[in-house]
Amino acid sequence: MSAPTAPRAGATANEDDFDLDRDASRTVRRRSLRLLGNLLSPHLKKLAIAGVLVVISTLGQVAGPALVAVTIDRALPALLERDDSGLLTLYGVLYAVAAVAGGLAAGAYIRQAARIAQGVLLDLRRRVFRQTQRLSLEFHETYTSGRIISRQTSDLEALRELLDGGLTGVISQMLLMVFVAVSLVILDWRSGVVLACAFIPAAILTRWFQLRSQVFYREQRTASARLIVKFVETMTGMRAVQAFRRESTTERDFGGLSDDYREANLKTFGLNGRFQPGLMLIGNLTVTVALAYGGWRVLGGTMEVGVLAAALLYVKRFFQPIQQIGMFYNAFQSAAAALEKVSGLLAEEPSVVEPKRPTPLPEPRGELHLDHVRFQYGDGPTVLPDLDLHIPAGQTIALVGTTGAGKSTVAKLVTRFYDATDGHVRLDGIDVRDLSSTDLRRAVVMVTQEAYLFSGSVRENIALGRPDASMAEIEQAARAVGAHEFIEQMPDGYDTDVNKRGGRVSSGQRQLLSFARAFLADPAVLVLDEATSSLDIPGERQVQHGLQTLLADRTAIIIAHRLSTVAIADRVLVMAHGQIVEDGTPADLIAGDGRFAALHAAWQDSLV
Ligand SMILES: Nc1ncnc2c1ncn2[C@@H]1O[C@H](COP(=O)(O)OP(=O)(O)OP(=O)(O)O)[C@@H](O)[C@H]1O
Repeated sequence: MSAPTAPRAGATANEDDFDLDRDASRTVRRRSLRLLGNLLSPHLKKLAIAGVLVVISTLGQVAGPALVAVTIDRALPALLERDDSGLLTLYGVLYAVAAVAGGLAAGAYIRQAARIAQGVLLDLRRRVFRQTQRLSLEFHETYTSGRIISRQTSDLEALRELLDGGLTGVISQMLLMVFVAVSLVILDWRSGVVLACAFIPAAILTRWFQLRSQVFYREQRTASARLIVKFVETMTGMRAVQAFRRESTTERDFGGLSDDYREANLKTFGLNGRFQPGLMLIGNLTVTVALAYGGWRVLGGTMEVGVLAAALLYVKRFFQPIQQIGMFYNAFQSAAAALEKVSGLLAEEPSVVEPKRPTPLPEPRGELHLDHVRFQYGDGPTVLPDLDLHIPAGQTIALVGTTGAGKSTVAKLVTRFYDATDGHVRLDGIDVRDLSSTDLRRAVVMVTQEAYLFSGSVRENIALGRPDASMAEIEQAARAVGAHEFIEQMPDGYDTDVNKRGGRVSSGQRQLLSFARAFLADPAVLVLDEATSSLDIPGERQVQHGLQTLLADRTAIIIAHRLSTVAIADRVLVMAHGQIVEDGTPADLIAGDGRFAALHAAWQDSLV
């Protein structure tokens, strides 16, 4: 099946751009914040408790220097001058109470915050998984599995790192900064002015860091996602890579992407290397100025020593969190960039929408009508210009034609992986857009080329066709399509794990298993994308036999690659450029002088 990727539209469209314009950046940020709000909303009560706890623990921390000030300026003179130790004892006890209460509250806050963080992560992980299953095939064909893996792994990991490690600390540190500044102003507003002056260059430096690192972190996330995409692509296509000796090329490509990732990481570290020392310098200079100015005022008798000591402690404390926040900023930026991507994925809407009021179809007969269907992928070229095709219930159709003629597209429309751009696809007279997905999936089953087997036993794999089927029904389905014999010969029969040694099946056997699965599902319409891979002749015969049993009494559309399959069809449709150019029974077409007759003649010649 040829499927070039069209440019993506929707919420993930600008995912690879790391330098977004102002509007796009704002939209993305709003979307992330909305998601965050949405994720936090079930935890409001826990958040409120965490808020109270963090305030108590911060109050405990800022009380320290203030108590030092009153101890030096009030309690010590009282002890030295009047031999009164009452105040000293009182402040000592208060200091101990503040320390213990602050410590206990901090511990409880960390546990509470961890509970919220884990809840949020669990919710997000589930949402991403549910969304990837909900989105239509159209999305998956362009978004690629590598990207999804990167959302579910490295992006969620970045969020986990932030929530687990940094965020709790950052919140309490920021609160500490506010409390420290307020306490300093109350204690001695002049020292507060010194701090305010220092805050200006610190804020400018932080803003500069913020703006630059936003771009760098987006770049880093994109580089990491590209690396994962390449890795997944190479691993899933390992057969092709080795068959075509592409190892050195893929290695070179992967090396290039790894190098981009390293560069992106280095850039963020370089930025940090300037931000951190810059802040440290501002902090130390401020302490120096506060000390010089305070010392001068103490000498002049306008400031008490205890107040100076406390003011210096506050100034120093004010800058400690900034440095920590700077460090956490890495994790924060990474997580923010990750959240942007995850929120983009979650904001995607499936292109195939479930009807609001579905028309019930309890007993489908399997009559199909493609009523003047026009179709194009996204805003690409028209693939089917005007297809009008009526298939009576119970008829087996073989679709043949050149590659890219639109055969698989017809299959995707009938199974409603895509919706027609114009016109209607009707099943038993009902537009497939009006059927619930449950009814449609029950009525129309697609057996794909790759005949995918899920991890688990043979029995479980067949039962996917109808999960409530009994063992006897599963066995009956396997017998019907001719799969029972080889299943019996497997080490544990129907309980053999398909991924374990001995459970490995050949491609023909794999097809028979997928036939059994479809037989068990017993749909009114079967769409079969026939494997192009040539099977050995006995294998092929077995598969043909299984296929015939499967097709009996139901409508079937087979995208046929083998002329032996075409022979068992009631009707053959030859497609070219999205149109049906020949339509008739196999015998009629062979007898004629059209494309199919020529194709058939060439095939017969090849057999001689
Ligand atoms: N997901 C897609 N996005 C954009 N274009 C697509 C997509 N899938 C198929 N096409 C295009 O639609 C046209 C019909 O493709 P389709 O897969 O239906 O052909 P086909 O007859 O099944 O070919 P084949 O026998 O090679 O599988 C082709 O030109 C193809 O490039």
